[in-house]
Amino acid sequence: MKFYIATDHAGLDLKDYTVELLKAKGHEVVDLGPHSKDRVDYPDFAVKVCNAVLTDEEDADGILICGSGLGMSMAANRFSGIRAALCHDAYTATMARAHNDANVLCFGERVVGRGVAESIIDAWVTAAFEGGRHADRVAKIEAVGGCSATL
Ligand SMILES: O=C(CO)[C@H](O)[C@H](O)[C@H](O)COP(=O)(O)O
Repeated sequence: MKFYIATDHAGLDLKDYTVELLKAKGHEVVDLGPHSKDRVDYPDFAVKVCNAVLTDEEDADGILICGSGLGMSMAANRFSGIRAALCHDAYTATMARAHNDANVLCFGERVVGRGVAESIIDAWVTAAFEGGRHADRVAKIEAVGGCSATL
């Protein structure tokens, strides 16, 4: 799979770990920063990842990490076409893919450790959207609308 990933200052260590983990598992990763622990605002990095996911001609997913994962998921879900899922464990990651066709994974460095983060990622890449009744529901989410990918 191909992933765009970013964080704020509160998720930098887990972001760097996740980049190496995904590469070791054979995935393509584009790291959109930041690259230091200087304090930054998470919406700026949510925008970078969401724009990249929406404009990539391949089927890329996003990963957004902050302290709790909350701010990143709130910002990302303002985008039409982005379905960002805040996951705390493998079950929520599986359901995000299988039922919600999520395309951006969010988690928090102040919430999950490296082991749980790996189990979340493994569940994410293994699960597949089930379609059917879930596709109808996802279409209703998209019908609500959101901002464009040109911010
Ligand atoms: O958006 C968040 C909380 O909803 C993220 O966890 C941020 O990383 C967090 O708010 C950053 O907090 P800090 O005190 O500026 O480190």
